[in-house]
Amino acid sequence: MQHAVTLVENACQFEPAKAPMRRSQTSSDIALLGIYEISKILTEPVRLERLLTGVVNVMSSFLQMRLGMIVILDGAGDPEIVATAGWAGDAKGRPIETLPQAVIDRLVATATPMVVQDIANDPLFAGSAGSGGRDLKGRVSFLGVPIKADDRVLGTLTIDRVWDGGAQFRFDEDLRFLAMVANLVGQTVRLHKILAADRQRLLDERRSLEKALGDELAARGRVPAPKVGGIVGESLPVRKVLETIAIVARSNSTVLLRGESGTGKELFARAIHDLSPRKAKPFVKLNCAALPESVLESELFGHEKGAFTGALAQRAGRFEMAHGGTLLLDEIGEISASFQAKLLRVLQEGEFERVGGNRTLKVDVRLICATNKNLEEAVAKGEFRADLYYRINVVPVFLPPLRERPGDIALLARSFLDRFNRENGRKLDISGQAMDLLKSCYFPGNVRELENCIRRTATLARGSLIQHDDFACASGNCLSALLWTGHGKRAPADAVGELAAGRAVTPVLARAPAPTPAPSPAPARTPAAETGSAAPLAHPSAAAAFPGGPAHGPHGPHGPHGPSHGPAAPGIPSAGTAPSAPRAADPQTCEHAGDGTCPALGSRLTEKDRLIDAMERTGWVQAKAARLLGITPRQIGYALKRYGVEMKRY
Ligand SMILES: Nc1ncnc2c1ncn2[C@@H]1O[C@H](COP(=O)(O)OP(=O)(O)OP(=O)(O)O)[C@@H](O)[C@H]1O
Repeated sequence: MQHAVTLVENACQFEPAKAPMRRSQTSSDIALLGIYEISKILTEPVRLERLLTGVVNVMSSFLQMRLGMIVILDGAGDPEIVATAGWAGDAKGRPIETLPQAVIDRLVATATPMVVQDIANDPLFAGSAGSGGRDLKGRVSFLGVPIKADDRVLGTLTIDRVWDGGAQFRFDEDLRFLAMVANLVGQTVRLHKILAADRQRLLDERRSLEKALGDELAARGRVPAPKVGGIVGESLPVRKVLETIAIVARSNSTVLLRGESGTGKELFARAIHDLSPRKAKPFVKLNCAALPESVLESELFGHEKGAFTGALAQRAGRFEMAHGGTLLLDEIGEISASFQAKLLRVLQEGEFERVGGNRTLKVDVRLICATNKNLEEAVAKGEFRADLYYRINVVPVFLPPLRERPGDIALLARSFLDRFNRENGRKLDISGQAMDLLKSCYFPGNVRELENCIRRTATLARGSLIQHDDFACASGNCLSALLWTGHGKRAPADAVGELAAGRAVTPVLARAPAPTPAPSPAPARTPAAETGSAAPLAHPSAAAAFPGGPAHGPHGPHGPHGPSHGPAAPGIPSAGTAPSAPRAADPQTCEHAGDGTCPALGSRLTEKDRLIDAMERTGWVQAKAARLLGITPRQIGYALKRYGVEMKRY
């Protein structure tokens, strides 16, 4: 075998620790301490090169060594130096000398430890500067061990040291120590290789799905999007999402549905299931934000009888319930770090145990995850595991906010009114002016807010034709409208005034200020999202559509009253306190006070109003409303009780 020893780009180099551990104290205690320190380093969530550099560096504190090196074989079996300690480096810190190729080859080929007492007299080292090549007083000895996992040699771990000719060195202790370190390193390298291969497979899967989708869309031309029960919308962004889900439904790939609250993520998840070969099997969902971790674990994986207080009987979890079908994990961005690790294991290995159980269960489940969180940002901040992100982000599907497809508002409004009429034996209709008013609305709570608005207005309508002044905004009672005023938005109450004066309503969207520029590179927002062409899998404005996404919508990073708003506890944060929203000190004196754009008007809302508004927008899911307001689910529970707010169920 004749390999060139190449240097891994960015291989780090450390000087040996300044105060090495006293050799005289070498004992099993010290070795154990060294192994403990090294095992701690190896579990850090950083790149392999950094981990291994940390290992060689720590080794120099526990062994009498001058130079250390870890070499890992690449996919073609070529050795790459990934970490060194003590070797002379060039200006960039990369070692300018390396071990002779033959030494590494020998270690790899024999897969057994190697000791050379005096390298100056060893032919393997002949003529090379292979031990660091500097003027040394004394003999240089060399120790090397193979790095193995599953009986395969993955690389080598080598050190050398200067021997001043004194007492005989004890190599056996150090070799044992090196073998233990190599064993730990081997397992880590194996895991990293599996993860890298896994990630590559997922990327390939995604690429081939994107290609299949692109080919199919190109071949189809302008064939109408599939009709999916319950989904209303004919705008281009919705048609594209429908076309996408019809194609991805055929595969088993994990889908990540992304979009603001109320854009229909759950509805589209159901549609993917209904369009898939799994449609006759269960569709099971779980909101990850709604439950504390311990409950989440037993909900998802099930539990055995007696697993915890109250576990009176064995219970199957949602994974088991979804066997053969589809599992939707909503609000996936909210799970804790330890739960991320548990979920990752299931996704990687396809198996799990019930809480309190030791039987390993395997299920056949197609996973769909949903989130309105900016996962990329969460990964960058270390809040969301990168390996889990790659696992769940195989096919990302972006659901556009309603404001980017105002053409769908009328269709949706009619469909919600039809449903209301059917359910209540009514024959209500909606006037043209009332429809114009709806079309001018911003709907920060998206389709859910429109649905609630129609239902509320229809319930209270005085005649059989809903008029524009039947809407809550006409009497200044639309909570959303009041909240928008803190963000330079025009409240629909103004639009009602314009309608009354016989003037055409300018859609609020058209008057909205430009979105805050993206702080980091993000897909450009397509102004004509309804008519433009979108990328096959990604909605062009998707990044901009996320609260907290790289490019924020007009409501700033967290939507109109996202977590960044004002003080969280103990009360309900007041609207209009987002950092991006200018505040007027006094609404009475504010120059905008009369035109509905006064930034301070939002603060007129009472805590109860804000509470109810948040609940309305989030479909009365307490955990979601809590997040919207930036308080804890427990606090929202107290607040609901305190104000005697009756819970609604949708
Ligand atoms: N295109 C649509 N056609 C008909 N109804 C829709 C559409 N999109 C959303 N809806 C309705 O809007 C409401 C909210 O939808 P859904 O719960 O799926 O949103 P979501 O994005 O999952 O919200 P959240 O992130 O808050 O969980 C539901 O009642 C749903 O049926």
